[in-house]
Amino acid sequence: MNKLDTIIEKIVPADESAKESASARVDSLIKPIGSLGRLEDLAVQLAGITGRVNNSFEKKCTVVMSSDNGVVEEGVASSPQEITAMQTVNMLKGITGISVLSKAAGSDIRVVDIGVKSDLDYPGLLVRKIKHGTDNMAKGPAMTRDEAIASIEAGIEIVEELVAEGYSILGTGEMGIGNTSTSSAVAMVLTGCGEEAIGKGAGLDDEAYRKKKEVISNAISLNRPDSSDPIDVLSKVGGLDIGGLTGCFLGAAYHRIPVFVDGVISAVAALLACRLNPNVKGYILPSHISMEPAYRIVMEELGLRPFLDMDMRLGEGSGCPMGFQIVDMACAMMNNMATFDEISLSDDFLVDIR
Ligand SMILES: O=C(O)c1ccc[n+]([C@@H]2O[C@H](COP(=O)([O-])O)[C@@H](O)[C@H]2O)c1
Ligand SMILES: Cc1cc2nc[nH]c2cc1C
Repeated sequence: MNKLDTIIEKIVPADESAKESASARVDSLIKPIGSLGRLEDLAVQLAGITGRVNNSFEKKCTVVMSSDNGVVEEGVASSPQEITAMQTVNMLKGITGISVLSKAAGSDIRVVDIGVKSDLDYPGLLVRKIKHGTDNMAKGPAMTRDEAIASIEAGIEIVEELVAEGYSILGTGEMGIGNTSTSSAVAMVLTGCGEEAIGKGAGLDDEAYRKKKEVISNAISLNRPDSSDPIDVLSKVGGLDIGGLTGCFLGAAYHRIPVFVDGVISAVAALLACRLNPNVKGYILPSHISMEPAYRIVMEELGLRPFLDMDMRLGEGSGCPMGFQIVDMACAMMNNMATFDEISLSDDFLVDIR
């Protein structure tokens, strides 16, 4: 059995008994029942993930998967392809959106070249290149099945390394000009939705937007991905970044650590991981709403409601540091609030206020 199948087979569901104990503790804290809203649900979910009622996540990291997409030849993206390589290096220089937001939140990033077209070498860059960008899905499959599996396994291995370094919560980000086209294509095949999933990505004029829809629909017709086989879908109309992030979701679930979705690309990867093993779902946390239309479709399919509505559509993992801070709040509630039993009030008074 290959590494991927072994990991997929070993992912267990979140721990229901830890969730029940956490729920009982949340209800025993000095506050009206339910009054901390989704922070309460989050604390319960975290307990299900780790198997412990009380949690704290000291070392936090967003994994950024960078890769190029052959389909940009068709004019589906407004930015030049070279931006992928440029931003990959800029992330390590600490000057991009994800770099500064991570620093502000006290979290780290790992930047992975999983398939940038040019060869990059920069201190801190993790080079796990499967190939120099995917092939153009408008002309044939984006990659082979073996390459798709290798990209997922690379993501799993990155998570293994981060867990060994002591990271206990992860975020998922990416950089790849053209990856809203691949993400929309994968979302359309997996959910059965139509061109309403396709948006303007980083920005397109109306004519280019019309062309983008045509290119994506034609790529699906040409490659005929099998919607019941997530790896077939990834290999035919996906990207190496999406594959790497799928591996991050699988790896996090396998190691029983929480993992945040950022925007549309990581949401699609989360859906692929859940299709490979539905137990992954319990380990996934949403961060913010992406403005890209496929995002809503995929998150509805996953049954996930984002915490934040910030009109963001940068990608890079930029929602994850914000999500980490919400997790810190949920842990503070669970670990530091007093319970009704710990304070000295008469039972009659408790009945009145609860
Ligand atoms: O995260 C999102 O939902 C998101 C939405 C639109 C664009 N992006 C980012 O923009 C790039 C893809 O846009 P495009 O138009 O080149 O397909 C890629 O580098 C993503 O990180 C990201
Ligand atoms: C500058 C720039 C930064 C990005 N970060 C993620 N996608 C991006 C696309 C562009 C164009």
